Amino acid sequence: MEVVGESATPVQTLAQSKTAKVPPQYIQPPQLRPNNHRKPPPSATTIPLIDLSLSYDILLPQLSSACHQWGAFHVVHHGVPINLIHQMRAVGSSFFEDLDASEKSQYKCDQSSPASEGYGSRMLVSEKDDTILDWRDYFDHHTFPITRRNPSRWPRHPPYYRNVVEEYSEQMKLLCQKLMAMISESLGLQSSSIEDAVGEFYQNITVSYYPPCPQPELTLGLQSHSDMGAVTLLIQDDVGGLEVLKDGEWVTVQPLSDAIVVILADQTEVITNGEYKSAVHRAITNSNRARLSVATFHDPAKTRTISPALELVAKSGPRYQEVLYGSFVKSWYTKGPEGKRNLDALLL
Ligand SMILES: O=C(O)CCC(=O)C(=O)O
Ligand SMILES: [Fe+2]
Repeated sequence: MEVVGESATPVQTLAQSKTAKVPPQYIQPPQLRPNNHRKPPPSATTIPLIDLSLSYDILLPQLSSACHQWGAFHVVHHGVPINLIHQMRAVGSSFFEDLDASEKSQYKCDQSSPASEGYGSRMLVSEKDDTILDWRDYFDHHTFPITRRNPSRWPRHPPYYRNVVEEYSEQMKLLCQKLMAMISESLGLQSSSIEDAVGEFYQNITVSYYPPCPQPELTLGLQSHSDMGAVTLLIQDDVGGLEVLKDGEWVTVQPLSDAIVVILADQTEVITNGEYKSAVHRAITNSNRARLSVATFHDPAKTRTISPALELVAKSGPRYQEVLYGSFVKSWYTKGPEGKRNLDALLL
């Protein structure tokens, strides 16, 4: 989830204080708490896995069904160097685990400006004080367009941190372009359709760090939401905690070390006129091990108007109002995600 700069005590500091109880502002209302005692689903249900090296006649139907039924899937043979994935996780974890609190605080994001770059803990800016906080710290990097990129604001440690993030950013952009072309073709659209509709990519890379939580049954690492932009590409470590909502049930996204999780976001649902769905997802916490994920968001410019593709509207009529992306973002941050409420407001 892209982030808004508001200061709060880093969750890592709370976790290190070895408190047995989480502070009240992290306690979810009963209906939103994860049910840690549930049985695993009968068949080992998980998100689909798609091999991008398959020929299109096999690949595109698989992709179409994953986008239609889930909005989230793993990809393998994605072309991103595996070593780079490992390095990205390693530098992210090194920032959180090797620097002390005062070193990390040098990178604090600007509390007064939405979606600011840097280190923080609090995602939503709310006028009210009753926002329930996520059990998560993060570092947000602005990476595209290149004019937003200023590596001097990124961690200096380890020494190759900035190079890894720059290389990772390029590779994520390439993969996103490849996926948008395949997703367009799987709907019978021109391969450039989705990318043309999104326009120049605004790319942010958010490293999320979820420290061990003394009361995981009461908290969420990250509240239920769909991502607001077009396509999110996510890697995680081997701890596990990402869940996707499918037919009213939370399904665990099993960590797969070399795979990348593709999460369709709200603007893709609008552009595809609802043929493909954005995935509602959340992160749960655990009491044993810190967890790390790296989400790379690809969004339209705030000045961009997003509307359903005309070819799809011709088939079934428009299902969503067009939306100025900047207004969508504003509403997301002020009202909060609460699942897909902002997208639902556009439904015709
Ligand atoms: O940590 C995760 O697995 C989920 C992160 C996420 O959904 C986000 O940053 O939007
Ligand atoms: Fe997300």
